[in-house]
Amino acid sequence: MSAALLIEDLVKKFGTGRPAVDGVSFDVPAGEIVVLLGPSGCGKTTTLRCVAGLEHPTGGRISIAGRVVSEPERGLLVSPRERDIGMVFQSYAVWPHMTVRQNVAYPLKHRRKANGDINAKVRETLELVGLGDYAERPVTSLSGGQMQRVALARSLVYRPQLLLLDEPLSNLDAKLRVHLRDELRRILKQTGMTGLYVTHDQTEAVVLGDRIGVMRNGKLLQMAPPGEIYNRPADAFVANFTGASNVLLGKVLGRTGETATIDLGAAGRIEAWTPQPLSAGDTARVALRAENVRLGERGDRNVFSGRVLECRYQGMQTVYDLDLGGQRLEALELGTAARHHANGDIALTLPPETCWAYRDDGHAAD
Ligand SMILES: Nc1ncnc2c1ncn2[C@@H]1O[C@H](COP(=O)(O)OP(=O)(O)OP(=O)(O)O)[C@@H](O)[C@H]1O
Repeated sequence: MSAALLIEDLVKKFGTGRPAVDGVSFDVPAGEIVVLLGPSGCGKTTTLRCVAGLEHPTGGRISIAGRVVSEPERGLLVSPRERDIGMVFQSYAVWPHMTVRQNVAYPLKHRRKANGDINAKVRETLELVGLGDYAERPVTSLSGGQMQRVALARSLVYRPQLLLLDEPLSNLDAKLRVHLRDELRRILKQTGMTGLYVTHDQTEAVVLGDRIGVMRNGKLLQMAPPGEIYNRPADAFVANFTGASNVLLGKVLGRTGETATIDLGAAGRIEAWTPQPLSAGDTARVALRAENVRLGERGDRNVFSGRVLECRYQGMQTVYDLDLGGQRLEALELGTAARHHANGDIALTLPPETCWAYRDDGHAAD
């Protein structure tokens, strides 16, 4: 079966500078949710707008359900309304003069569906998004979260081939955002909808995405299931952007398969997983998460001796600043008691599978 969405070597230039989207390729199989994640300006919204037909790509090819909708090299560009897509944006984009039911019924009326069919589909979709009891309310009497549910229902009601969502939760307050985020995954999975979702929020990406594509400077750095992005980041930027804030600098001594041995200077040697072809003599950055530092533990490998410089008790967790042979390391321990104290020497283990080595390209963690 063909992918619901196929993007091949997509390029979008706005002016003469670096392209906003720079050779991006990926697919979204039917029923899957792919999240594009990255910092502001990385090109994720432009990618989504090219899929929607709201931007005209400069190069590459986009196909929806096996049909090419954009291929500038052949002068081919299908208009947004002919792409069979649904869209949900940051702004609620509901029709203020209509009731909830009228808003959700509109796309079906526009498609000239029979009245009985419309009523049944609207009822079913309002139930799905949790607004079954709100059908006759004026849409403007609803809260922001409810209005976004209306916008979602309006996009789902005609079962498009593909649903595009651009930061749909970012205008909601924190509590509602978390609630609707969890709901959204349930709703999309229940309908079997294929989705492309854009966000800069890592947790949102992890909760919603079957796969996450991390973007930077117009390029797709890694496309993988959330567990792989979090445990096997393809490069130092992905590691840092998804929360591996510790970076230790060293020189590569050697590499066996995917394990590199790195000299950290005064701290000693570390073994780390690497996805890159590092070789002896390369300068490397070793990235690791604060929560993967095993304080007070002596494991089989990567055992170090450090010094606690500062201890910040935060109630549910404690953050420790450590000195490791002249390099800084942050450690995080969950629990309501701080188990270690400042100015003490401490043994610690950095499990090799949680230490990731990358070539030092000078700007990996910016
Ligand atoms: N209409 C436009 N004209 C000129 N440049 C644009 C236009 N739209 C986007 N850009 C530029 O393209 C690049 C990518 O922007 P894009 O909005 O896709 O990024 P983003 O990752 O979605 O960021 P954000 O989360 O801030 O929307 C940025 O440098 C942006 O300034």
